[in-house]
Amino acid sequence: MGKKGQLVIGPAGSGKSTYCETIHRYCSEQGRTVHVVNLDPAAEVFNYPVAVDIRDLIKVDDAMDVLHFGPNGGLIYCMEYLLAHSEWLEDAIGDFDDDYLIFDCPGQIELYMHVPMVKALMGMLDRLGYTIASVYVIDSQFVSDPAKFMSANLMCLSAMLQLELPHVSVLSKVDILKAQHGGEEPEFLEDFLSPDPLRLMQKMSSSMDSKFYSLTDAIAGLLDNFSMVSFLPLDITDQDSIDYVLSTIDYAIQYGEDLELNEPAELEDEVDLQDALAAWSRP
Ligand SMILES: Nc1nc2c(ncn2[C@@H]2O[C@H](COP(=O)(O)OP(=O)(O)OP(=O)(O)O)[C@@H](O)[C@H]2O)c(=O)[nH]1
Ligand SMILES: [Mg+2]
Repeated sequence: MGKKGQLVIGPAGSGKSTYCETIHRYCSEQGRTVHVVNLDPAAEVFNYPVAVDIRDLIKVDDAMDVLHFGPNGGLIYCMEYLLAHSEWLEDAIGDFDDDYLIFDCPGQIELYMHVPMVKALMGMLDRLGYTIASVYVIDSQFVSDPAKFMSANLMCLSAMLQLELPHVSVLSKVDILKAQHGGEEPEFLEDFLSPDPLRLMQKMSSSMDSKFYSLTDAIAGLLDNFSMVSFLPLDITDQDSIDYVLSTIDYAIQYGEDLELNEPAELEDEVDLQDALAAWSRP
């Protein structure tokens, strides 16, 4: 079936580790084996069994105490160190019989936007035969505000272009959003799942300074022209929601093609998105 994986990225506190825990638990319940790899050298608490832990190689405290880095510099140093000792990671992940790995990453988004380490690590996994999807987790609290949502889109797009992996964006904490709206998914959420940036612009126009409006309008036009970003909502209390997110990612990396898994419904946009990204990344 081949080696597969998910690289779980996104801003600090967006729900990456909770996502890994949720997918691990869901897969266990289905009798399916996945292994979670912790790539956060500053992580302290885990609610999933950690199969491989970067902290066995290096901890952020080591870099801070010994080399006097601050927390962010320490993190970058740890990732560089991991890359320089990639044979450690290769050995650590080499023992699994079932090769579906989920990489829980740190929340410093510069790691996926302009610092090349994570991309280089993905290159190493590619050479080992892994097909990896990037899963960009973003807090659904962002979606109540079109301006914040637009900026989240740009962060997401930047990570997509930098990593050049099959990509799925997940809106996390939808259970909280529902609790805030009487137990139902709020209607406005629909506007953000397959966003029409130009329509969102209309919503923003009344509240926005005219100076920034034209810039944001131009960005909305860009996002609209390329239809690059769409989001999957994740309610971790809802099995169907977890299943939909997982099967979409499985489809993106062709996991289970030998098992004849069904194409998830409404996946056309994601497939187009992969084609568009592949076309863009060709020299
Ligand atoms: N109710 C609810 N809480 C969530 C969900 N996802 C994350 N949280 C909470 O949000 C906080 C941050 O979640 P984490 O999973 O640690 O976020 P993270 O992205 O791994 O954070 P960093 O690794 O520090 O960047 C925790 O208190 C979680 O319990 C969710 O889907 N539902
Ligand atoms: Mg985390």
